[in-house]
Amino acid sequence: MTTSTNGKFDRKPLIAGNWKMNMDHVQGITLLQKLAWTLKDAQHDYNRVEVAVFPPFTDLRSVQTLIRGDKLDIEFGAQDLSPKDSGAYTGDISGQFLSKLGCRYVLVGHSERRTVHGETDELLNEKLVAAYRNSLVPLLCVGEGLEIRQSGKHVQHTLEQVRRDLAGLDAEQVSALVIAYEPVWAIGTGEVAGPEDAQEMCSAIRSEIADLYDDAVAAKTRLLYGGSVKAANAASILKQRDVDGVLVGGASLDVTEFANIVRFEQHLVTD
Ligand SMILES: O=C[C@H](O)COP(=O)(O)O
Repeated sequence: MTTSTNGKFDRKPLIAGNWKMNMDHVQGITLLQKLAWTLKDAQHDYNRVEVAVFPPFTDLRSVQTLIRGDKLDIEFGAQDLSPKDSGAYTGDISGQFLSKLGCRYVLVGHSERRTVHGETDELLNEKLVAAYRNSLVPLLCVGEGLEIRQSGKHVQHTLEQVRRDLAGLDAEQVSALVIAYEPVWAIGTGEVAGPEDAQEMCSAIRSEIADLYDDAVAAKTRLLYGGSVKAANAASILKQRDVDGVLVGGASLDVTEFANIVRFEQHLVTD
């Protein structure tokens, strides 16, 4: 496996597809079957690049059955979890249940949860603790809105989110963590941050983790970029030194697009 001076490929690249509130369980398993066939045809090497999907809650059992039954080498996770494990929390989903269902990952703090549901950094910190308590790997989303970007305070804002969200987590937990930098102005808009913007922020997040913990932890934490990623712009983003993969929304619903993004990453790792 290729290694770079900053150990980029010592961190296993992750290509993650967030289906958001799309695909019922029947559509979901069809999409997943097609994805598995397409990646198999492309001789995708799962040892080098990890692929994960984040279906709606109602799809998770079907997705688990398909992945286990067909022994697909695709990970899956949920789009959110409750900070509590059980009790009178109508409508919430326990990390315990997600873990029992075989989820490896869980998204925490997606900007659509932060803005539409008013989720605060304090709540997200509790959700991260709940994820670790239940042996789930959290994929924490951070990033700034358009006004903050225009004011030039995007680095400061995003690092503040990182500090608040990670409060009290230990080095082992943060080493296992995945963080996606997702500028809100680039989500679902067709506006994509330039590769240099993705690198600037991922590098700043890695330095912040080194300051909060140490260089060894920072070298292990995987950092992704998300926001209007497609096959056409993925390669230039994935090439960046501190970018260890992408969190894909809309394009993850298109098997050809998503599989091509996976291929770009595999090509970078194997060349
Ligand atoms: O979770 C994924 C991000 O919100 C990006 O979504 P998008 O690729 O549709 O812009």
